Amino acid sequence: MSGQADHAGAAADRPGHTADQATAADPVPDGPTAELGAAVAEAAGITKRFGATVALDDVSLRVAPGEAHALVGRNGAGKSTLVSILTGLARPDRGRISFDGRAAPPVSDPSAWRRHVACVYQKSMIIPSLSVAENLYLNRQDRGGSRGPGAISWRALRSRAAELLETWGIDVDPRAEAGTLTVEQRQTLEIARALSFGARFIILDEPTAQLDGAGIGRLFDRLRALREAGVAFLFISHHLQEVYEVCQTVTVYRDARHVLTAPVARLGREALIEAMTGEATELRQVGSGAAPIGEHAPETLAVDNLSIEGVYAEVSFRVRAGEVLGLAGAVGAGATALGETIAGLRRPTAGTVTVSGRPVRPGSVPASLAAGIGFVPEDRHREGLVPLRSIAENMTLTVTRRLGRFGFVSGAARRAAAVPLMERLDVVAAGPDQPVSALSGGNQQKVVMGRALAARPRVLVLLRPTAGVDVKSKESLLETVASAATGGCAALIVSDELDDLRAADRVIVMFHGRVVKEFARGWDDHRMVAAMEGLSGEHDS
Ligand SMILES: Nc1ncnc2c1ncn2[C@@H]1O[C@H](COP(=O)(O)OP(=O)(O)OP(=O)(O)O)[C@@H](O)[C@H]1O
Repeated sequence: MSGQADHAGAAADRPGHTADQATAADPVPDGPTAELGAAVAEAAGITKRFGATVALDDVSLRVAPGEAHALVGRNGAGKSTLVSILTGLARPDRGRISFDGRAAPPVSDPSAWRRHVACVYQKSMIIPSLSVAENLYLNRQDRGGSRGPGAISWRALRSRAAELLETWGIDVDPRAEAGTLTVEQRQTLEIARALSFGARFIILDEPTAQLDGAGIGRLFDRLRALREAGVAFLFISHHLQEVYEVCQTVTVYRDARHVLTAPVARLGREALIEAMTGEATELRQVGSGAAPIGEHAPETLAVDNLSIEGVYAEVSFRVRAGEVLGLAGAVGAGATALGETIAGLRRPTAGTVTVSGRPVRPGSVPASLAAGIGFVPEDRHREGLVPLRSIAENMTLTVTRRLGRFGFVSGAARRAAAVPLMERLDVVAAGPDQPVSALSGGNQQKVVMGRALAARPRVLVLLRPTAGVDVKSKESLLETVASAATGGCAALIVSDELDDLRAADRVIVMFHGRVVKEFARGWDDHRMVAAMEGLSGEHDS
């Protein structure tokens, strides 16, 4: 579960648009949830254990028809576990699920579940090589025409798909290959697919994570329109502002337990954070009050005229020891590709990367590592972790030479190295020996961060490091970056999240593959967002 810069740090950052205004405009039911009729989906008294871990402890959730209901909680609170149970992917140890007042189908009958509920995950569930129409009516072709079972009428399939897309106002060509769709179109297709099965309850798991500001605005408009047509949503996000913008009701889980359900309009942001964390703490602004970087601090990272043809061009900058540089850019601006180039994941077509005066061999992750570059990748599943290995093993993967002799490292040495990092990063786990596959998404991200720090890098490159991380853990993660910098590291945070960028001493902004602007600490949110969207004037820095 993750997030995005966005939409100007969500609604509150848009001119004249605040959280209160966003919700005050929406009708709010009187009770915790609207009591009219049967709930479209209800979880009652659900308990789920994984070995010794209690993932859900007697929790409940009730979603009314046409309601957008937020489920929030810190990393490891149990949200994904509830989603698995609500979608029939996992069986609870205790408790019951019902849809429209009737008991849910048996877990062994997935097509019956599809008629009630669907989850749009961050990872696409569509098949890229098939057309939109085929994805919509996959495995149901016999219903597309009148030629009897087995015979596929392609024309009927396409026209059924076109009709469905039109009914829901979805502007996608049914003949298009699904792999060519944008993230936004793909999500819309998945929603359409759920509706085509008859489901009127859709779970959205961090749906804004890979969308830019305009895409988020359109998604929210679509959700409002679908709600008016009676579709209900369970909305899972670590971006609390989004909860205020689109949801009527919010449920908070903490440590596997239900803490509260309330109308969003009656629960202030501080009360919401308190419910999530269990303590009345104000979130601090990481980086504010940081001392300016000394002019004489050595330039640890030098990037000169770096280019990948067609992706980004002629980027040059320096990062001093002790400095945190933000590299901002919306999806497709080239900022992520630039970060990946510095980490050795991509080979530049021109230009150089130098660490402490020494050129780094381009296009090689081992060469970047050897040069002292630590990396926190964007996709922790693809590039980050070995899922079946323990937290301690994952955190110490790149430092075996330092921890042991001749490549042998004892479990005790790995644990001794990992435990302080786990504490520093606030990892919620049974212990350092737990496999990372058993961790919640946000806690996996913290392990990736720990692995980068374990190598004691001279340069730290982080791609959207707080994606999927809860509001409180975000603070500790960014503080860890700041303290690595205080320890002499040069850090580069590549992100479109304003909170991430605020932790930086200065921010350079990319748009369409070029550096377009630089901001010193203390920048204005609107100007930063405008620069990321390519709208910045020359005079306003
Ligand atoms: N397959 C599993 N084996 C063991 N423990 C698990 C497994 N899946 C989840 N857990 C544990 O259950 C708890 C709840 O995890 P869950 O993924 O539901 O949290 P979450 O609220 O979705 O967190 P996040 O915001 O980080 O995604 C965590 O302590 C997690 O480690």
